[in-house]
Amino acid sequence: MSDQVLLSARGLTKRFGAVTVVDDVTFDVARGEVLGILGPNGAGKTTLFNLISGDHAANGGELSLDGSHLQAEPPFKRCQRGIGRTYQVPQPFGDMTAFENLMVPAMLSAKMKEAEASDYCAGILADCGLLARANTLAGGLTLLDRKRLELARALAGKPKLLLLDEIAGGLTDAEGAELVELIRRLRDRGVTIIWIEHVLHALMAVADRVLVLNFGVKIAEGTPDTVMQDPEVQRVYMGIEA
Ligand SMILES: Nc1ncnc2c1ncn2[C@@H]1O[C@H](COP(=O)(O)OP(=O)(O)OP(=O)(O)O)[C@@H](O)[C@H]1O
Repeated sequence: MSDQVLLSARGLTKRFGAVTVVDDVTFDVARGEVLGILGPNGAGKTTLFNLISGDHAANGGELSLDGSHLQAEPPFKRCQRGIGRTYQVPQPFGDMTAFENLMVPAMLSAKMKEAEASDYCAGILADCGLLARANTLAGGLTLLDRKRLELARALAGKPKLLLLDEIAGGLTDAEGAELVELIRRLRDRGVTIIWIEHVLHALMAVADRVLVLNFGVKIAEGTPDTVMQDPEVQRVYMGIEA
């Protein structure tokens, strides 16, 4: 495998009962790349993330990170190997402060000592626009701040591969532009990103490549321009008939 490849997925398959929701999906993610994932509701995008993070076990296929297999690793091991993710519904520890929420992955996943973790987490809170909320209990944050905290928590584990699941929804244009800038900065620092997003203009502003799923099947993969001009993508995702 090329040294350029960070994550490799081969024939990934997930079934729920008789329904195949991720169907023989193969793709690579290069180091330092932002790969966008598009597809209609129910296409299998979040399930694909669950297979990568280990929240769900695959029924078939192979996954490797940095050239070594992931399938047998439980989710916490995958975090320690450098996979961080956000969830569509933010899942903070509600009775801990925003800062404490970050200290957990910084110390447990990224294995930082307390003093280093503390500095690192303060930097992330600043990057994510949450420094003023550092001592607020996560359960008392607004929805927008909970979404920011979800991203900050994923970053606190120092991921080399960051999985972002629809983090731009509900943001104002200015907040969306800030988010795109933050994602660019993360990529410039060497974080590889896979981003599921329905807010197309945000995704297209930063994605190097895009992969499109429909009914669990990969129907297109390529540069944003190429993919958006693909007649099948236009039909499936945008309802445009040729
Ligand atoms: N735990 C589960 N048990 C049974 N079916 C599931 C489970 N999780 C997801 N599904 C089904 O798998 C299909 C794919 O769901 P998934 O959430 O991956 O789609 P998605 O592309 O992320 O959709 P959205 O854009 O709406 O978030 C859907 O039909 C969903 O109902």
